[in-house]
Amino acid sequence: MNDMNDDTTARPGFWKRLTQGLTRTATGLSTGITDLFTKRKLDADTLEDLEDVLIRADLGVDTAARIALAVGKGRYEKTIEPDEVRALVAAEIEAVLKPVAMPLEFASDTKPFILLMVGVNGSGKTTTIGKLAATLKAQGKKVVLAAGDTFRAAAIEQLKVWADRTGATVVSRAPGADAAGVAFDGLQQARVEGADVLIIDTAGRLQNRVELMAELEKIVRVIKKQDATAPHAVVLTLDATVGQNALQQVEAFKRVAGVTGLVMTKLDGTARGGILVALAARHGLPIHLIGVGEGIDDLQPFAARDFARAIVGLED
Ligand SMILES: Nc1nc2c(ncn2[C@@H]2O[C@H](COP(=O)(O)OP(=O)(O)OP(=O)(O)O)[C@@H](O)[C@H]2O)c(=O)[nH]1
Repeated sequence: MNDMNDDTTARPGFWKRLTQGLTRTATGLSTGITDLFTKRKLDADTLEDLEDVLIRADLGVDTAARIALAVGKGRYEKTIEPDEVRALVAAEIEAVLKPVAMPLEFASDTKPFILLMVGVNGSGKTTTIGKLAATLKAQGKKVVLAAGDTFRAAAIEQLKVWADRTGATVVSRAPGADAAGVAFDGLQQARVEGADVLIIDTAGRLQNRVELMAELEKIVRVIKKQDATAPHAVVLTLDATVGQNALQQVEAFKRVAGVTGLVMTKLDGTARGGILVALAARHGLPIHLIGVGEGIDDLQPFAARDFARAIVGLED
């Protein structure tokens, strides 16, 4: 098995990118905790306020309540340092995230390993494909990219750029062509080349949900006809700035494409990065990577403890 634990996890670069990216969420949580617990006793009111601070960061009502309860346990009527609260909150968040922090694994005995990439336009699908292709290439793997977002010429072009950069083969048809046909071509090409991994890009037009979902279903159907075990992974990219809407996107894509894991991008663009915690608590789907900035190096492997500490403004 190969995974995505490449050297982007090398500290301190990794930690710096993570904390910088999460600044907006961390500031909200950290300041909120400081304001609440500086020279104040812990009681029902402070805990309720803590719950509100967590909800404002989008951790979700249930998780917020559970964390507040854990912080309060055995500490009523005592003064407690803000840093201690931060550590307690981080530990609770880590416990939620730990089971879902999983690198994307490409089983080497499955050849080609077929990865279907889904997600709405602009959510970071292409960036994720580029990152995965580059990482696989660095591991000496042969990769084929199928330009299944046939709706936009720019998407096909973007994929070609990534193919050039990473030495992957790209399979495409003219804009407007049948996406399932491109997926089929991609699989044929991957077989001819003896490629290790086939990554299929797909369209993400939520404006036309019915059509989009039908297109995804068709891709899955066509691929399955060729390889009953495929797709071997279905990764959904989510833009963190859409907030609670991310939860609905997961529902929709899970139903149609059988999502097996998530990538959450643009955590740097929101003060509500707790949405990732809410998502983990609700769906329990593996989270493979997170995006904390514009650059390809800002798309990082997801590490539960690091995220949990960074999001409340704690040090490494
Ligand atoms: N700030 C920030 N920008 C990001 C992040 N991830 C991706 N982006 C940017 O978001 C935009 C969309 O990313 P793409 O990878 O092109 O997304 P896509 O889902 O393929 O989008 P379409 O090509 O429009 O379908 C690009 O400008 C990326 O640079 C992130 O974590 N933070």
